[in-house]
Amino acid sequence: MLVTHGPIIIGCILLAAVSLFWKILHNSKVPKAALPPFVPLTEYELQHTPLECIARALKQHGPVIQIQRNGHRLFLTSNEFTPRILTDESYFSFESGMAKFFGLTWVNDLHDGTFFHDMDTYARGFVAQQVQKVVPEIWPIFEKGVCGMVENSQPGRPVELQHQVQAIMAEATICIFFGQKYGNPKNVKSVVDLAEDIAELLGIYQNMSFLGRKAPWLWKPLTWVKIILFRIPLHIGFTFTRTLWTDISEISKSPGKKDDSLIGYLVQAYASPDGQLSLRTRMWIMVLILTFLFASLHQTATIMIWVTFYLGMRPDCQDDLREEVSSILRSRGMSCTNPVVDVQTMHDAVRTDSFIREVLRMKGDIVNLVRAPIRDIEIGGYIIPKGSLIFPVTHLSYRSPEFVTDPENFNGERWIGSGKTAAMTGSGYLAFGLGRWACPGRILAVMELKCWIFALLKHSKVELDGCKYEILDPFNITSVPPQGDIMIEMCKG
Ligand code: HEM
Repeated sequence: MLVTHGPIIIGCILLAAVSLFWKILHNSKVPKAALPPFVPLTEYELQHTPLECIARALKQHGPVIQIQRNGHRLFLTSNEFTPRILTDESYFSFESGMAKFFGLTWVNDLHDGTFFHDMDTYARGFVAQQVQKVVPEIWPIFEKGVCGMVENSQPGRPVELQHQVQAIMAEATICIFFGQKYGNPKNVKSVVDLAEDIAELLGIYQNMSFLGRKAPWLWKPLTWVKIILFRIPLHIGFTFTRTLWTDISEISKSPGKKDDSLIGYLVQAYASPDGQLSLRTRMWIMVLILTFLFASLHQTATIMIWVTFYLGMRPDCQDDLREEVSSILRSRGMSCTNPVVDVQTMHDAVRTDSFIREVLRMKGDIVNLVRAPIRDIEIGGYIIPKGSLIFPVTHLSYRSPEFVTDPENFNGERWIGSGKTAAMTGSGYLAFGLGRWACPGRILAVMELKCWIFALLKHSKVELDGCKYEILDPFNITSVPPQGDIMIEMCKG
């Protein structure tokens, strides 16, 4: 039996050995891509030394890692992948990333899923319509706001910067979006409160809440109930809502009449040729208006505070920027007391522009952009599953010698004559994002920042006490302003 079947048995054993060997050889040549390593960074590490921990983890474990934060599994990637992740729309979705991160996946069930598309199209179109003409309208608001702040400041005592900046930005935003008729203190307060409510709703302050960090599953429903049912209705107020609603109706009734407010712009975009707007469309317009108010006000006000802190640490830069505005005005035959500040003034202020770009580059973002793969994708030898949240570690790009020399050094003049303005995005400058979804409001935002700097330096000298400030949320440097004591002294002459 053994004799007759012996060769067959030996043949089978040989065959099995060869196939096993083949399998091992094959697997070692083409490793099956796995999920990136999970690095268990603690809450303390992420709050106090996030950059060091993340940079070390990327160095130790490879160019893609997973971490856990506030109930989210996040995929962090090294800078070699950043441009692709931000711009390759065939693999990475801005809309899914934003919706998932902010807990807004349900918005895709509204209005045939056009939320992000509409927001982008109309923000882009409206800003393009406004940029040429808006500066002379908002400049007096900035100047009046700064004068009030300077007059109320007391020697040796810090000013309450955040609220004043929010109020100035709210008034400017109201003026741009709705026109002068909406600009009263009650509406300004409503808009400031509303922007704060939406920021809280979107989790921008979640890391600062004990419950938000320890029990995000509980924090979220509680916050949504509190804000949607109580705070937003209370803050937006009956009068403001009714005026908006009435204006939407009035404007739609006279389709031929020129109205260059945001309401007019959206009504024109959505109304049928005879001016009809369904109830659903009116409500959609309200949703977009509230989103624009938040996107415009909250971000820009936060960056105004960053810019003020950087000015407060650099008296020499203040002198240079003050001199720049004076020389622009002199060259146009204007006095500094009552100047006409317009889009050309903004354009000529290249030193101020460079300063803003450098603050935006240096303020310390670690991660400020998110995308989600639309299918499983391999990056750096690892698989990132469809729908995950990918955060390119943008800090590594901002500070890469590939894009700037001496990248760790703040140099407010480095962009003068470089052809790169504060609103111009690039692989090493990601403050406004990159690619198709880069911020559509960035030109307007930079103009507002310039108005703020001009007004601030025209009327005051700024100092950041002890050149010390605290970052409240290192993961959200773009949206949560730093804290420190800003002293203001009236400028003489
Ligand atoms: C300094 C102030 C601002 C900063 C730092 C900022 C930053 C950003 C960033 C980083 C993004 C995401 C881009 C991406 O993922 O690639 C974004 C998107 C967006 N921003 Fe801004 N932004 C600012 C001001 C504004 C203003 C003034 C408006 C409105 C007029 C605005 C409207 C939007 C909108 C609608 C989006 C969604 C993306 C899109 O529609 O394409 N932002 N912004």
